[in-house]
Amino acid sequence: MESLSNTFLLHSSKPLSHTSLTRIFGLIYTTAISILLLRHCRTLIYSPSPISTALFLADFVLAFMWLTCQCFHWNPIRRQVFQENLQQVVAEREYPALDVFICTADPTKEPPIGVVNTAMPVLAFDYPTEKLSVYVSDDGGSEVTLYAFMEGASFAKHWIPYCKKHDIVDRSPEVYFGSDPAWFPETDEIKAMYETMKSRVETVVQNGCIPIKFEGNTQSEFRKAFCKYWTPEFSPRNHPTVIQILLDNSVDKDSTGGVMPNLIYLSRQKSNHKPHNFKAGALNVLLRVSGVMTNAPIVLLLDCDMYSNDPQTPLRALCYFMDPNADPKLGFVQFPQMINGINKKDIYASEFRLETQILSLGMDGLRGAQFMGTGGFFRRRVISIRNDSKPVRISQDVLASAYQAASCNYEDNTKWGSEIGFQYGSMTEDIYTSFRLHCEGWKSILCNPKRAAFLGGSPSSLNDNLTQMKRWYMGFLDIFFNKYCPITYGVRSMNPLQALCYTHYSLRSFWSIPIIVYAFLPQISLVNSFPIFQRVSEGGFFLYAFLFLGAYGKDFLDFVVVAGGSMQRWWSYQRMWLIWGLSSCPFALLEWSLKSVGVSTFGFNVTSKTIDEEQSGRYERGLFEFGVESDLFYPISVASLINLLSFVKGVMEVFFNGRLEEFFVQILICGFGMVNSWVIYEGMFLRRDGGRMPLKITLASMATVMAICLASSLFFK
Ligand SMILES: O=c1ccn([C@@H]2O[C@H](COP(=O)(O)OP(=O)(O)O[C@H]3O[C@H](CO)[C@@H](O)[C@H](O)[C@H]3O)[C@@H](O)[C@H]2O)c(=O)[nH]1
Ligand SMILES: [Mn+2]
Repeated sequence: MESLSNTFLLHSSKPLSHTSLTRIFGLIYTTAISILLLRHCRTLIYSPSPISTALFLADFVLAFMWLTCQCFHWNPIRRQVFQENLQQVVAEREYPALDVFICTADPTKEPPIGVVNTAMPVLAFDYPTEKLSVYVSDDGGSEVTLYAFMEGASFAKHWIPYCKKHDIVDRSPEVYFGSDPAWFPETDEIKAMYETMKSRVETVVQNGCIPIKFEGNTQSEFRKAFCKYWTPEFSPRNHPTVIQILLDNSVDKDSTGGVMPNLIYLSRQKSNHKPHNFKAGALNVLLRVSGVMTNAPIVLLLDCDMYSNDPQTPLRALCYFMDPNADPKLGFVQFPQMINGINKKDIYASEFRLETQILSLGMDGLRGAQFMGTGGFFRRRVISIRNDSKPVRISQDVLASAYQAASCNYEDNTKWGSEIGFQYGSMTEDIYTSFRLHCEGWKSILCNPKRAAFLGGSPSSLNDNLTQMKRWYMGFLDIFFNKYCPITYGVRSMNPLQALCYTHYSLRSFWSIPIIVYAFLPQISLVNSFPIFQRVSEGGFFLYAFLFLGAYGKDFLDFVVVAGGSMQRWWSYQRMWLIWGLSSCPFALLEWSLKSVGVSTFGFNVTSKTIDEEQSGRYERGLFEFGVESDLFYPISVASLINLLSFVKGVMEVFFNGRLEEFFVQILICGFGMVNSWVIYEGMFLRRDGGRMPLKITLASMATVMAICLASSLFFK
């Protein structure tokens, strides 16, 4: 075995070439930060004031976040995988079985036909079909989703052999037919089948009622399922478990007589009186149900919008799992979460280029990349307690245990959600779970092939984006303020650098402190003609300039040169960083604190995967989508106005009083704020379309700015 794997390389890895340069820069930058902090301390001792305290606090948080971020840059590695060699090392009949989980939660925000389009390419993976099972978890308890999958199951019988025969790469039918597909004799027929299925599903979605007859009607027990489960008492939050085996590999054959993979619809039991733990809860039910039904040793997790973009992906994962020299501690293989349908400027910084293309490479060089919620292949025994990877066949007995495993009382008095399965207690169950796995000594691998393995959507309105980020930041706080805190427990349990990477993520909402300070303090002082920074001629100015340009410049180089992003997108990303810092971060801190003292409850607000035509037109043109009266817009519009006002005041000070040297830094900061606020001014004053800033928010922000000016004038007197 060993010699075989030496001749046939399955994977390789090498450090990024510029790492030593990064380390040298890190050292210089750290020295500069230390000098700055020392100066701050001196000021605090000799001439303390609320302003110097605020500036110290801001710079301290920035310094802390910067230092923890360096851990990602310590030892980044890039891997390569050679799945073409896999067959030489492992015979196909020895491939492990694979269970795929697809989570959906809301048929209105996550259109069922989209979920079917996520399932199709998975069913059509280049993988032995008799070893493949796909489970669809429907937390929305929607009969429409079940109906869509019944239709999808019949379509798959034609789609799978078609894709495999012609070696199609785009195996999501929507993507395939939406592009300019290669034409084969049966293409038209398959396309017509798809169109028919799609329109039937969409009609059912529109009318909300299931037709009497549908494709695959021969199995009339499917019909019975709707009457049996969806009684008048059935509601998404309170209903019994639904399990439907839509395709069974021991019975179902495709249109050419080949074996079909298993396809199982599952909607776990929900009760008004029981917390269901959102996605983590769904995943744990999936682990148990699949454990009794098929029990594959490898499981793949997907969000309902993350379709497979490459049918060879499971083989790539196997290159790591099946390598005869594989690390026995390897827990999971993560494919980065890649986003499609982003506009040219990526106005909401949805591509997460820094996180997926740089930061995760850094963790990969330590103990392993974090789990990203989707696109992760796990060893079942690492995450679940079933370690006998004995394959199971679907039977009536098995079904009975599956129902039991999906019941909402099953986890009572068990360790599910704490020591077994996906972790409860944080809305970012993905990072939390991988943090705990890394603490236990498991490792992970980032597999980042050139062609994205999976592609999914992201919010395309500002409010959705800010809401999503708020949910993440709150989830991160849950990871930090916990007895398994990354900086105390984590540092002791794993490579300390890796634990500091988790610390960095979990404390990201604290970015709000420096960002709010720098968006308001120099401005308010300037409005009151009060200089707070050093003059240009003093040494402190150069220190500030170096720290600012150094951090921004390094970030720019990372984004554009190392990660290959565009300059425009880097600009959008730094702008969104400021916007998140002013909006999602403080709201997350606030709501998280309220939640901790039991004042408010906050659920998993599922991101909408639909968008109306007008809105999508605006998104394509790169316009910010305000439109709704969201509290999340309020701080950014107040900040943009105060920067404008103080900039005007600063220019007046320079022209009428000649105080350029004193106010230079403050005016520069206001100017920078204004350039970043341009999209907000447009939204408030220049645009007339439906996506402009609601008048109410503009007026309220103006009033707030006036109030701030009045109140501060008392302070500066
Ligand atoms: O109660 C719930 C809530 C959500 N979901 C599913 O979870 C997935 C992710 O939800 P989405 O609304 O798309 O959230 P995002 O913020 O886009 O998701 C990111 O962030 C989540 C953690 O906040 C991770 O779980 C995801 O994998 C990651 O893509 C979707 O398939 C949902 O259907 C459930 O199954 N049950
Ligand atoms: Mn999503």
